[in-house]
Amino acid sequence: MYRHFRPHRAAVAFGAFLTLIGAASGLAQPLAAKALVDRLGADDSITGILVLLTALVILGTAIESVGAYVLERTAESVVLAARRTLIGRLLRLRLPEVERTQPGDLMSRVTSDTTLLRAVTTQSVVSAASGGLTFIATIVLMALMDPVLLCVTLGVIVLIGGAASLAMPKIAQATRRAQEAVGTISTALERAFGAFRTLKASGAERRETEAVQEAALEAWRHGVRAAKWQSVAWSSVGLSVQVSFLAVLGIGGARVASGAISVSTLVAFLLFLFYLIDPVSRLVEAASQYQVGSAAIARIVQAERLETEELETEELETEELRTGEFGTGEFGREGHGTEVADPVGAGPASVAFEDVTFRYRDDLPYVHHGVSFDVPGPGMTAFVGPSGAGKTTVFGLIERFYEATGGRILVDGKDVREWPLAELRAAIGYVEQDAPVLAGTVRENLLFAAPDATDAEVREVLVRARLDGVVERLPEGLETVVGHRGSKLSGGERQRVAIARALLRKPRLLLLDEATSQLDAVNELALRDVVTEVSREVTVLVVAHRLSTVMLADRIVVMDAGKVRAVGTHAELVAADPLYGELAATQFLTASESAPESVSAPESAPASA
Ligand SMILES: Nc1ncnc2c1ncn2[C@@H]1O[C@H](COP(=O)(O)OP(=O)(O)OP(=O)(O)O)[C@@H](O)[C@H]1O
Repeated sequence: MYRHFRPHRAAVAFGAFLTLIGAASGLAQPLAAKALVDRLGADDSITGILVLLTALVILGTAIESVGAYVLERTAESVVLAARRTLIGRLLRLRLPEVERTQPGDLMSRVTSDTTLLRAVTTQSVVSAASGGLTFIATIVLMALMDPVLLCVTLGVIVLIGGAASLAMPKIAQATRRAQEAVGTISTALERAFGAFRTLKASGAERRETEAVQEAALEAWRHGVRAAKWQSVAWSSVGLSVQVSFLAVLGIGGARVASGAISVSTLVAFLLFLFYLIDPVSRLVEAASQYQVGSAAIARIVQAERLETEELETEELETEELRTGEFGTGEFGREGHGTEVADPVGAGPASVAFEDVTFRYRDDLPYVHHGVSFDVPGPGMTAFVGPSGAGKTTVFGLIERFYEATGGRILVDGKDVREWPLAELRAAIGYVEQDAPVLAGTVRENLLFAAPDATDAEVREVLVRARLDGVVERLPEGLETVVGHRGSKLSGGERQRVAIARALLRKPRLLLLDEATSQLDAVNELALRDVVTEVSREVTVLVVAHRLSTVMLADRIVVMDAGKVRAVGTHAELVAADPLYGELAATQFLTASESAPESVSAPESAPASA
């Protein structure tokens, strides 16, 4: 826990000091007021003392408010630093880590858990400091009065306080559970909004609402439980003072009777006992706030421990970040992320798999059982095979989203593990099967992978991806907002935006996971032309679902059950590979029928081999 506060300890100490000074100056006010009244009685001039009293009030208030400001500001800085560290790590997490966790829960750690650090930094520290000081002062005075009675008092406080301290871990536990439930709320909402149309079409609003509300109820339950334990801790303060009072009254009375102490000492001691309520309450408050904070910290640290990728760019954990002493404006513009170095090589990249084995997790079966192929650049290579054969996995391994379990993957003859990750990815353009489009404008989507592209380059790529007409028709052209996940665009438009985005990156290797959904014939033809054009200069790998695409390929890699079973051209494979013949005759058939003008080669007729 201390790690998160260490950079701010001086500011916290300063803020706490100012707050205490401010509070102490309040104590001087009654004395000044007394002097004022005395002078009034003595008919002396009161101007000087009046000025002094006013100055004292203003100064005390000013110091106290500066102290409060310093503490609140520091608390915000602690929250900001924790958020920045988390955000900096979350977007660099390794893909398997993200697949293992719930993104909604991770988000709630950034948004909700971090806010709990605020209370620990302010209330907890001030309460501990002021409570601690007053406690010590009162104890010293009590010791001067009668050490025996002090021992009695402390004995009772320690006994009851010790019992109450058992509540502390319960507070931490309940807070952690409540925060976990908050994470579940985020996860459930993220799931619902992620498939909003499906949610509505499935009539699942009520069920999903109930699920989210159940999570909210769970958060309430644990919040209430935390409150219950907090009140147990609080009531121990009153109880221990009351019991001490009775004990002191009994034992003190006996001591008065035996002449060990005077009655006035006993009375003064009892008064001090009541003075103890405030500092002890503060200490208990500090301890329970600490529990709340430690629960949040545990969740934050858990997220911080997830494995991230090394993008070999500017480290986010700078001094500035750790202290959180900065304006927020510069975040995101400082060149971290993947928008780095130009690719090392030039021209089309070559790709080779050498006996690659891979499984997504240790407890899952192998997806690749020794995949080997060699793709020199440029040109188009189509990967075909039954669903689940491991085609998309090939792309995930080239991009190093996952590490191969065995064998080697070479790009430009160099093992991908030896490539600086950012450089490797800078050389690749990747169009996913569902062509994700992000919320924002069309321009933002295009520039997502190439933020420095010029307007001329954007225009050129729009023409290449046959998007220029679409953009012209959009109400605000490139500045048109496309909605959550590009929901305001058609499927075909989204796909072309995704291709344009990948092309704008000027890749040396284009990975294209063809959509399984049908595009209309015109769009499909347009896209095919784009890809053919690109493949003259760039190495293009396509996971192909349409015969029309396969027909254009210079090379076809047939995959089945995690292995490459054949490589060749369409004509060669139709003759030599029964599975390919079958795929060509069945799976590709519908697609080729939907775009009959697509293929002009004689072998375009559905292969009957
Ligand atoms: N992230 C993942 N975690 C665990 N298993 C996965 C993951 N992605 C894919 N798989 C599994 O790996 C196998 C191969 O998947 P892959 O997506 O590579 O197949 P594919 O040949 O591209 O299929 P399709 O043509 O249907 O897209 C499948 O059995 C799939 O269930």
